[in-house]
Amino acid sequence: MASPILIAQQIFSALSNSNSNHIGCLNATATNATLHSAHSTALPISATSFISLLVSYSALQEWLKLLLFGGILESLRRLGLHLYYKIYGSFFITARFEEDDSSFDWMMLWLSKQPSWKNARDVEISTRSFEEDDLTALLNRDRQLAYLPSEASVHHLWYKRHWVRVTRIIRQGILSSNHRYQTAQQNTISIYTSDSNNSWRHMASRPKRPLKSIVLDHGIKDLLIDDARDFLASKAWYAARGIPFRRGYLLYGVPGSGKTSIIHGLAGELGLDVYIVSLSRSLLDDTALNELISDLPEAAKDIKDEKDKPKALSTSKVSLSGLLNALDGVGAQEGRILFATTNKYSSLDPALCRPGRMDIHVHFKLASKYQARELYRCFYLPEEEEHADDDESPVIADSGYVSEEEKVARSSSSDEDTAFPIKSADFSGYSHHARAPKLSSAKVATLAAKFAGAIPEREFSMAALQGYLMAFKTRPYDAVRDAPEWVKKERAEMAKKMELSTSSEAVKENSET
Ligand SMILES: Nc1ncnc2c1ncn2[C@@H]1O[C@H](COP(=O)(O)OP(=O)(O)OP(=O)(O)O)[C@@H](O)[C@H]1O
Repeated sequence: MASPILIAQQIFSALSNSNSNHIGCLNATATNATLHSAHSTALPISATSFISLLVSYSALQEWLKLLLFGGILESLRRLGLHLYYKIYGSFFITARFEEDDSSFDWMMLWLSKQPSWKNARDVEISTRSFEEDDLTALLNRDRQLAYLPSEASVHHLWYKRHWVRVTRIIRQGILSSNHRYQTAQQNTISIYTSDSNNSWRHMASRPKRPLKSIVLDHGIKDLLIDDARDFLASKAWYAARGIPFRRGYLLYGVPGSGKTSIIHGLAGELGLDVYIVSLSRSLLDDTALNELISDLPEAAKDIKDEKDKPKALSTSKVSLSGLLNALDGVGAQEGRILFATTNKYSSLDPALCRPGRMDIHVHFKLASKYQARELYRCFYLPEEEEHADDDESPVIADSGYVSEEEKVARSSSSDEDTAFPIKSADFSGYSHHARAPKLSSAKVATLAAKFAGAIPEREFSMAALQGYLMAFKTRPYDAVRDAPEWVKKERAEMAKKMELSTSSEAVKENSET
């Protein structure tokens, strides 16, 4: 039987024959004798003959044997490893503790208390005792040094006749991902909600909303931001006077007027996170609410936004006293900013709204003309004003942007039936920015004033105005031109809705009597 080495020899000799043939050719000019001898001894071997050698029956057999032999060796190696880990696993237990979990602190505490640990040669010294009465120890000045496993090294110790092997690993990529995380954090706010187990869960990270994109009546934004800033900087002031370090804001008013938006805007501006509790959640009761509130992260670092809808109290299991207790009871957190939002201010219990619980009440109304004007400016003001072309672009009948609604409407309705004018030109393939006319800020201001002129005072919500302008993302002129028509249509729809609701109420009353 030919061994694998033999096969190698065959191949090698075939290769060397081929080489000598090649060399013979190159040396042809040297001597005829050499040339002759090269021709007579070397077998002319081409790539085809080399391949046929490889696949020749006997060679193929040898290849198969080689494969089989290699396969058996690899299987034995894997089996050996598998057995090793199985035996190892039956003698040892491996437990991993992640640094951001509290079990890591418990483990550190336990390790720091092991007598054998003090003999270790490579340890990290810490003044952190990982104990709950950390603060008491600090105040009593009897803190002891803790000896902790140093990073990236292996430690062994005996515990109750058990051998313990401790490895502290910094996972590759954690540092860089930490860095990336921090950079991302600068531009986003984290939003947490309470889950079905009544603990906080990270729901989303949202880009910070610029405060200038939220248009409120004069002074409201400044009042909120100044007050919140002042509060966060006044911890010592509160402590000196024994006043609980908490601040509550009650935002009330019509839906779609910017209550939620301003909370997110403020969180971004102040670099705080948002924690949302919905009181209408069926699993939420007084105890759970209390736990959630006291589980909020450290004071003055985070914002706690309880998007509290007191109107939902009647259906939720949270009682008024439970809510009051969570807000300012013994377990209530210090250093928090609380925002409560509601659409029904009048139905709130006065106890909930009193200063100390809700310190500042802000009424969010339907859009004023001023708000309509500013919203229009937000939509169309050039991002980089310095690049804006002062010569206004020619008025174009259609910017080319076709919204989804428009596409649907285009296929199903005539122009008169639709809320927004539909143009037939096909502008597909153009980006919105490319199609938007570049307007100077002066031009935008003029158009904004015209737009505000067409919008009646305190009749539509800001959300409704935003919805209207969204359909004209790149058509500022059309937005102004069609605004009166839109107002008429909206009024007609509102009247229809009112009629429907009054007639259904009448039917209800009749059936009751
Ligand atoms: N004052 C405003 N300035 C800019 N945009 C606004 C304003 N008010 C509402 N919007 C827009 O309308 C939408 C809804 O707003 P938001 O959720 O803040 O309203 P809300 O008052 O919290 O409503 P609800 O009471 O129904 O929760 C958002 O997309 C937001 O951008």
